[in-house]
Amino acid sequence: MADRVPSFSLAHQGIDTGAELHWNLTTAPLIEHAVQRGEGLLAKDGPLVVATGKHTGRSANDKFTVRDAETENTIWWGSNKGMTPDHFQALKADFLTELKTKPTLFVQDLFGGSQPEHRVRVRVINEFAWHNLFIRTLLVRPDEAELAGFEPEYTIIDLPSFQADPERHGTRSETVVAVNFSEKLILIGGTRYAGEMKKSVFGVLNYLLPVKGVMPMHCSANIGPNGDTAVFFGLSGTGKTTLSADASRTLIGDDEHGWSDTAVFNFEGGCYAKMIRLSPEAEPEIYATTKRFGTVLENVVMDPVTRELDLDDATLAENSRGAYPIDFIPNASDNNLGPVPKNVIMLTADAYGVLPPIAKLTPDQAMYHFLSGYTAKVAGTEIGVTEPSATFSTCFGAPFMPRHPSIYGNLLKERIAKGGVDCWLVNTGWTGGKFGTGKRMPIKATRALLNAALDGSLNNAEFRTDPNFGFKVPVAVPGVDSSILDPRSTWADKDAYDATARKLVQQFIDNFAQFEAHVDESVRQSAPKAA
Ligand SMILES: Nc1ncnc2c1ncn2[C@@H]1O[C@H](COP(=O)(O)OP(=O)(O)O)[C@@H](O)[C@H]1O
Ligand SMILES: C=C(OP(=O)(O)O)C(=O)O
Ligand SMILES: [Mn+2]
Repeated sequence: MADRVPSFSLAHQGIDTGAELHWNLTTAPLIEHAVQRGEGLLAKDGPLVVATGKHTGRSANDKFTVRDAETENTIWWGSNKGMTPDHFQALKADFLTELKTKPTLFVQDLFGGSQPEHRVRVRVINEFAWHNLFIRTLLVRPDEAELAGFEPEYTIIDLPSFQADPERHGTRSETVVAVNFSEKLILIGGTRYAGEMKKSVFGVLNYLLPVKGVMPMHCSANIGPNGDTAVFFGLSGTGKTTLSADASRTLIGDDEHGWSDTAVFNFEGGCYAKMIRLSPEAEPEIYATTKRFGTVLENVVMDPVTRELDLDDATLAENSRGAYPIDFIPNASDNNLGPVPKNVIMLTADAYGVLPPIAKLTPDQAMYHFLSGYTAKVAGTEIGVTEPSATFSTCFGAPFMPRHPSIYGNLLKERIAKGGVDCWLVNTGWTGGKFGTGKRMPIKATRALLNAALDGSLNNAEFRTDPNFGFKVPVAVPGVDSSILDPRSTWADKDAYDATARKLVQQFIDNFAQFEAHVDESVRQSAPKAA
């Protein structure tokens, strides 16, 4: 029998179902189930291709945390939405009723966190085989001995066919991600976007680890040839996954890490890369994963006859994704960790085209930008939309950060203060104008600038001070066209640049008002000032 059934059953957890249970299946049998059940199709070179329908990204506005004695004073209700215990109990009852009606369920016992002293045991119960494969791929897989005695701490029940009822469950729509820290139970319904599961586990670690002196981070991480670790913070689409996969550096992970007193370690065992317009030249390591059995491709368009992929086709989603185990990247770390960082990079995709492609930050400026968590993307994909919209998501991950931003911010501050950490802001967004007139920063240029920062050579460059943001910007970098280093010079219309910069500066200032009381004067002084 392919199942690996732990001694701690669902009945132990008070979960009663007549469903046929598939326990801890490995990749191949899960793919067989997914295909037999009509959940997806195999692509020409082996990946499983699935579509999620309406939800092709996270439903951040449908995420709730149960507000009770455990969470009242530990969760920051400024950005986390509360759910009453009564609404959660109604939701849970309805989830358990629905579980009873399912003929088949897939269960995985996994770790959130690669390091034994800082991990959480998670049981995930899925309606879909492909979701079970996804979460097995993304989290850390226990070995046989760990599995036999596995007792879950947190449980996720993921029922995409469940439809929440705003009246009965206090939700906003039929979609719900409800986190109960007292019961250690997470209920996900009304969405098939797989990323909800892994980001829910991230939220749990972000709740648990600060108390243990570990800084949890929404970042990618890799290690250079001299053993120098770099972490890359950034909101979705800013380049964490893309830029951390680099032939010259060892990959620790692409999305979620912890910074302890001694190391940076991955929370996950897999990666989740954007597939849209993936270029084999610019992203060869990630591209290669689209040719392998074991990769799950979400909302990637495929010819039903030839089973050829079309990575350029955004018909199903702009946010098409590929999930693969981390060892599909050739130069991935085999122990999931590295030394404490030498460099901290903050990525932003500035669709206003105002920020320079790279800037050196002082520790105070780093704190300012970490709490701000800025990126600006284009509003949508509709024809005629040319105006970018600014997003400020604190700690570069507000939807996943249960506690007050100052908790994470102070952990960063302490770590940077220990010395030896260089901080950089990198704009992977627009150059030569804002979205509509300019173009996206070439990946090659970003990589060249990053390499100069990470190998230390950029520290010796000549710098100017940005008149709006006050940070230091290199004037010339070997191998990079100097004209892109000064964003204003790339705009045909300098007045338009100045006006756009003024607008952005004001947005930073308005957003930071909420943090002023929580930071030192020196951090407040790091705010941008319109030139
Ligand atoms: N200069 C650049 N740096 C990084 N990514 C870029 C750049 N230009 C375009 N891109 C594209 O932007 C997207 C970045 O997404 P990804 O790396 O998945 O971000 P994240 O992991 O932070 O969500 C990819 O589709 C990548 O091809
Ligand atoms: C998976 C996600 O993360 P990212 O886009 O940061 O890679 C997500 O936000 O759903
Ligand atoms: Mn990513």
